Amino acid sequence: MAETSASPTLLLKDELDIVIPTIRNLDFLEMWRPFFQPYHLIIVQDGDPSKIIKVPGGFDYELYNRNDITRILGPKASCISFKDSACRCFGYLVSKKKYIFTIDDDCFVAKDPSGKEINALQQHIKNLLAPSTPFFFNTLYDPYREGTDFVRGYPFSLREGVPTAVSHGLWLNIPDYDAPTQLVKPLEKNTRFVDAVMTIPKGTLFPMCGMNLAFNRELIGPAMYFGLMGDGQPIGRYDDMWAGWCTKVICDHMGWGVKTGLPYIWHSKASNPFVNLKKEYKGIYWQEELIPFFQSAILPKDCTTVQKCYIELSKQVRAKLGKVDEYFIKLADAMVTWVEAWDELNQTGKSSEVPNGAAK
Ligand SMILES: O=c1ccn([C@@H]2O[C@H](COP(=O)(O)OP(=O)(O)O[C@H]3O[C@@H](CO)[C@H](O)[C@H]3O)[C@@H](O)[C@H]2O)c(=O)[nH]1
Ligand SMILES: [Mn+2]
Repeated sequence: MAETSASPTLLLKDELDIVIPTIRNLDFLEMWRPFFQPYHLIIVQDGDPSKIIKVPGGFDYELYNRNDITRILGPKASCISFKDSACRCFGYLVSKKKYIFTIDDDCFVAKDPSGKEINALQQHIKNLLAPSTPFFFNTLYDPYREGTDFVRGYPFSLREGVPTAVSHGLWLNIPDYDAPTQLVKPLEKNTRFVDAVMTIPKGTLFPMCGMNLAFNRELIGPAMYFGLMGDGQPIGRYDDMWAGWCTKVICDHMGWGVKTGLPYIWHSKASNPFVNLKKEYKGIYWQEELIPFFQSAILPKDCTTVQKCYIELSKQVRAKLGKVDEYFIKLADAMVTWVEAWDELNQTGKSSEVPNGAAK
């Protein structure tokens, strides 16, 4: 794909929000300042709403705490997790932009093998602006990157590609391992930089991590619900996984692409594996039933919008996963509440965005 005269990043300066969930602090922004400062930030403050989170000067932002979430959503706030990074999806709800990039507050600027700092946001933008190839795998990976192309035998009828809905980035240093793996390999670090972006083939699920993720909000936003986790819930650290499985099934149905690979960020803090085990353990055996459910999920032809797909999926969750645990009945209801909240905030054009400060 030919580079435009203006850098892709500047092309999306007013079309992309950066969503950050935090229960700690935002000091990490200093390192990202050269790349993030031109963009609007949506900070979702988790935990105690009376705690003051300091936003480094010079950033254009809006900040929402639990009181804001309750004020804006009323009873629908029940679908937004508390005391879990899943709260970040509130930022997707209130954004008015076409694209979202979400990043954790313990993720820093990584360096490529040449020692050059990686502008992760720019790479996500390139990924989202270039088509995807879910229907036929290109063995030289992303055919739209400079210096590569489709290989011999690749059908010309498929070379236009399809719109890209999701760009899933990776992590150097602390990999996003589950608790058991973290426990048996406490010192393992990811030092492998793989210079590749690839489309995840249609019909294939993947473990979507929310710490370095971008997506086209206008395409897949209504399905990017980070499921009910944290306080009062029997499970944690499956919020992003849930969103990844739902969005991949819907992207496959709608004919959109999901990419994974570049960009890398430097993940600095390993969360406590024992705490993580308590959060994850039910998910570790439940997912042996969840994956076959998503692999066999079929969306009817009359599901022509993401909202319709998502509601249909919630009905199938209730019917088929409600038997696994009653939690999935609650989750199916929360999925419906999420779509209702999405449509309420995004059809009336109600803007809750205020420059540089707390929400209205
Ligand atoms: O109760 C909480 C806990 C954390 N946060 C914020 O969420 C992100 C991620 O937190 P953390 O880095 O501690 O957790 P990790 O295990 O490294 O995160 C990975 O697991 C996923 C959780 O499902 C997450 O998406 C992955 O990155 C930070 O910004 C915390 O400040 C929170 O808001 N509330
Ligand atoms: Mn982390």
